[in-house]
Amino acid sequence: MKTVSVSSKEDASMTETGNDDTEPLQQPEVMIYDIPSSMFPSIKEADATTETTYNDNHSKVALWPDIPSSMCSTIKEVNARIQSFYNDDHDNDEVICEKDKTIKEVDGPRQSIYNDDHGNDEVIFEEDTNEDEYMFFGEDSVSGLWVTMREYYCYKFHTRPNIFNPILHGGRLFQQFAVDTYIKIESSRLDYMWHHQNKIRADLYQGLLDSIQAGEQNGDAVGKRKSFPLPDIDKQHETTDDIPREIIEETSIEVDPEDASLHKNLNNEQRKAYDEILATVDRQRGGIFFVDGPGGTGKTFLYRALLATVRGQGKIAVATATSGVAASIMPGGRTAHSRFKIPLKIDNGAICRFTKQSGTGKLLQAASLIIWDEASMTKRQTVEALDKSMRDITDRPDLPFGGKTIVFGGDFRQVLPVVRKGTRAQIVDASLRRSELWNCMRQLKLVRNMRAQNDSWFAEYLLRIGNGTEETNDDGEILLPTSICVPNKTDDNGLDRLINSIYQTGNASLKDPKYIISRAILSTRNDCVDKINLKMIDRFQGEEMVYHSFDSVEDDPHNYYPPEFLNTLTPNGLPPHMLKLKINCPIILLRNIDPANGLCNGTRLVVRGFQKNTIDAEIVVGQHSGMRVFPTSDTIMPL
Ligand SMILES: Nc1ncnc2c1ncn2[C@@H]1O[C@H](COP(=O)(O)OP(=O)(O)OP(=O)(O)O)[C@@H](O)[C@H]1O
Repeated sequence: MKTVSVSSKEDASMTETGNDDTEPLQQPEVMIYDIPSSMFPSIKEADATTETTYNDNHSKVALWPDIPSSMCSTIKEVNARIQSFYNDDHDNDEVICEKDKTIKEVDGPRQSIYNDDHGNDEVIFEEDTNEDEYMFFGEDSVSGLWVTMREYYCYKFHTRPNIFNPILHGGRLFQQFAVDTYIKIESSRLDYMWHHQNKIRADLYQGLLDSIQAGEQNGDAVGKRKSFPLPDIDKQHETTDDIPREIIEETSIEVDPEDASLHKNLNNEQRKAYDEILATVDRQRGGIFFVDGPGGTGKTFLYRALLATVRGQGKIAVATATSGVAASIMPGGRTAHSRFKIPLKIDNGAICRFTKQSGTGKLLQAASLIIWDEASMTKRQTVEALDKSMRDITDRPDLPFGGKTIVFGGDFRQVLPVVRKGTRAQIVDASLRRSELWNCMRQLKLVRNMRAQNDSWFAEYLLRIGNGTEETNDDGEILLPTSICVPNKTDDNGLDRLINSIYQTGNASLKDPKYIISRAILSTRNDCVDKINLKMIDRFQGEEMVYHSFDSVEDDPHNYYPPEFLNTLTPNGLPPHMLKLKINCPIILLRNIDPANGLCNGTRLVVRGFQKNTIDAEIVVGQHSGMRVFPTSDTIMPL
């Protein structure tokens, strides 16, 4: 732990030291030599927003701009705020805050004046300027307020009333940014020391020279020694050594009171499945289920009731789904590939990429219930890989899934696994029904359509199509009744008419996120999706922002793939080259960025604002609904 001392009246460097010169430090504390303010004018009270500037050619005031409280949860307990004051080019300066003053209270624009030759990156910003309006100046600049690299980054970290600072909302990225910044500053400081050895060594004697010049014999005037206890370490954010992050994340999922009462509203089929699964969880002997129900029969409703009950009992329930969209509507839901670390390229005999000792391994060992929705859409090899890995980590090689209770769900009438250029037989062979595990699964059937309860014709029509019993023509096509069609006439307004019938054009409804995400236009081709999106975005009012991609090919010396050509491509999983967005328009995330915080492939959001390289968006679906996040433009797509 560090103690800090001001070693001379003109050199307020912070150094590591013990309680005295010989003993190692016993307990953490900050040591400060209290120098009379006339000698050391920059020692101040924390609440006095520092405006002190020294504008002669030799002096400078080094400020420690305020650290946002999010960086340091205990900053309010720090005792005093101290600024060092130099006549030299040292890069040491510290300010510590007064007790009970949170750093936000010492708010306001910062300025400092330097005439140094640190060799640091120097940035100028003036009082009252917006944080983005800083400029870099050359060394010979005659005017301006100079700050060091460290001060600049401190400025960036600072919270200011009514100014949105995206850095502070970066979650884990913010921590990464802080660490990177620290490394940058430290390397710059070390670089300075490396190149200024002569000067620094001479500075060591500066305090001595001052004392001699002042006619002192024993250096008493330097100051009295005062001790400030360091704040208690806040253990709230520390991970416990033995408990992996995955388990901490799962156990910290809060049960929504609405979900906790869902079990009271289950219909008979759902109730039967619910009771059977819960009985298996309670017995702890394991069981494998497949909840088979056509769309709208309440499979997700059942999972949410199960998850709430099991989590409410203090047990671990892992919720996964094949697609990100399905995962995002279950509390704590993750895609199966991400949660089970399933290899992207999967063959017969593959296993998952987690080990017995890993966080994922420990989570699955501890789980009482595992749910995998849309299992009908995944290749059987992925489920078999999970089975093999579970047998391995639980040391129960003879029991399917290591004797865990695992609930698969899905509807084989909906989308089957994707086999690129596969024949019908290959697709069927890839489905879970062709796995040996299928025979171990207890079938729980749901047939009552809860979504279209008031439209029994549509529910039955869907079922007939899914079961393949609807009448077809010679080409295998079914006839759609005109009542559910929007005719596409040759006058080129077909698309507009479709959009009009799905979305009312009134501005009020387009501003309502619930309205926007409760309806969708589906298309089988990416280029059609882009065309529809462009038309839709035009209908939103307000500020428009266009983000462009930067496309280039590696190893293309003959320029066979010019950027103009690359920009026309609309590959899967990437936004279009020109991404046009407006405030309030819905978007969807294309990658798993931070699944634990609801940012996974398929998360639906609404645009709330624009930054230069990021988008200010609000999650509108699932457990993290209402949270503001800042994805970059290459990770999202208009919805
Ligand atoms: N027991 C119930 N009581 C009231 N509403 C229900 C019940 N079960 C399901 N619902 C409602 O029916 C609708 C469809 O349910 P859900 O999304 O769970 O079906 P699903 O089988 O998962 O559909 P899909 O296969 O299309 O994903 C939802 O709006 C849900 O809230």
